[in-house]
Amino acid sequence: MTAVRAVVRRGGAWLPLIACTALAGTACDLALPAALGRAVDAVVAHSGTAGWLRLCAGLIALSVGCDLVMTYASAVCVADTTAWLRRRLVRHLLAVGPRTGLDTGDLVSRVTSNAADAALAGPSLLSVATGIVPPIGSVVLLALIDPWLAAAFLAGLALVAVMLRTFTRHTADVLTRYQRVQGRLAARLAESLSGVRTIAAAGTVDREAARVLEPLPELREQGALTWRVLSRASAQAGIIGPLVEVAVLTAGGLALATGRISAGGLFAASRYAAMGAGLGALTSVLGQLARARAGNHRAAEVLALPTVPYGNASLPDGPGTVRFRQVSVRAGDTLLLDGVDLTVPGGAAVAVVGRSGAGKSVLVALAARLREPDAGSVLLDGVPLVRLSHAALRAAVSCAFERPVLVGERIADAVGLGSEPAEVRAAARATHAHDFVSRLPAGYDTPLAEAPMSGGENQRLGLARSWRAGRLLILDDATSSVDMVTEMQISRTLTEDHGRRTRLIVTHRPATAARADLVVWLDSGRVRAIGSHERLWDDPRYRAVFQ
Ligand SMILES: Nc1ncnc2c1ncn2[C@@H]1O[C@H](COP(=O)(O)OP(=O)(O)OP(=O)(O)O)[C@@H](O)[C@H]1O
Repeated sequence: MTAVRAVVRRGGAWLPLIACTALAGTACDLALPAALGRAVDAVVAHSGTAGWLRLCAGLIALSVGCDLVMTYASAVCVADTTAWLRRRLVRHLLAVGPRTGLDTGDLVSRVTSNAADAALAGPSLLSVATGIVPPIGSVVLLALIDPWLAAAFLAGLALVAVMLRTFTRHTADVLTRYQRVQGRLAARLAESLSGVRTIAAAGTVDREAARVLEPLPELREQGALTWRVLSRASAQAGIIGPLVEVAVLTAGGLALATGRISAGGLFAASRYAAMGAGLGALTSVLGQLARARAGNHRAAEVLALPTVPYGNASLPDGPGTVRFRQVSVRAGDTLLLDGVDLTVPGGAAVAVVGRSGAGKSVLVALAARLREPDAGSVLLDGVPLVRLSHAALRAAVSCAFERPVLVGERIADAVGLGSEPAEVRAAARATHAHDFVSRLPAGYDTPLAEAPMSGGENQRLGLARSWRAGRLLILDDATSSVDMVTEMQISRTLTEDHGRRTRLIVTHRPATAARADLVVWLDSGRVRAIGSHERLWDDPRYRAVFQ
């Protein structure tokens, strides 16, 4: 409900305008039958007809004007709120970090279609609130014409109210389920698209299509249920509406026969009865409100994900010493790292080796705060990483991965992340990416989408992107797809890093480990040994790591 309130508040200046125009339009609609009634009486009495007709025309024009302004204001309000909510969701998701626990496709559906639904909350709430005014006004005005007319109208209105209440309850449930199934479908599609090459190569397109579309029957069922609830409510409104009119007209006919009301009074009463009967039309607005509530609920689930908290400390001068103090990491009942106690000397090139699954990636992710330890702490130059400000951490530490995802429009954006062109080029030269980037049609300005790259070229750009690290450079198998000669060159650049930054290099290649100042050998989540590659090489179990 808090999320709905925030979304409604975001409606800002538009909501008062929508409310004012809706109320002004309703006032015109309520005044019109009375004016028309007077016009009818004037026609019967052959006097003053023109004045009443002019008033009726004026009321109609005003009502249409209000309607137009309200439609425009509602559209702008919804568009503005949708954009605001999407920005909030995207910012929050990026602040949550890599582990949201939600599927990518599901998140996309929450940020796109569910956010647009959620933004309907403000205008829909107002439409419901102002939609109640005509029947209330009708009762009052009918009572002024004749109390029996109001009594007949109220009896019908009670039925409409019961019908709307049932409708609202059912629609909210069905729409929430519908949006959930939609999210599941989107999640499967996103998953499939990320592995589209594998699917094509394995010839499992049909099986995969069936898997992605598996929730479709449930989606259809929920969609059909929505329409069933809506059509039942419309049918009920279609029956109750005329009943209300007939009841009011019967009471009005009797009042006219006994001379309690005039012909104009009866005409006005029939119009008010029609207005009250039109309350059934609120079903579509209530449906919209239910959609908005379901959308808000799904947006609120995203906004409730905890973000990574940062401190406000900056780093003192230092060589970039990394200290893992009794660090443990768990995944469920499994210990991925078990009490790791390790000091990585500042300015050193340290290779992290071990069999597949030993915990190398988990260890180096801790040094970049891409993961949090379940126990223990990680310090950079004596400062616990959790105490560092976001800016201080990201300026000091950068990572390159085995499968880097390049973001941005052009190659320069992907490498520089906003840095100056000269820095981009220097980073690309250092990581041996400059030559192949220069051969691209527009060099560093080549759009990423038009730059088909090999795995090794992609890795080199990822490496260039991480080159900005101020104090600690983390390479997680970041040159595994690069050819041997280039890898040797990169390895040399890394080990001779003139900036003397600390380098943590996860590797499976003995040549890279041999160049490092120090090797950390991980085995089943524990540090098995620390030393030079040369010394460790004497151990056949160490040599087996590279086989
Ligand atoms: N979020 C997670 N949930 C459950 N298990 C995880 C999670 N992250 C990693 N693991 C497990 O932790 C173990 C260590 O993973 P890690 O990626 O660090 O291995 P690695 O030594 O880098 O292996 P490789 O050389 O194959 O990349 C693996 O068994 C992996 O399955």
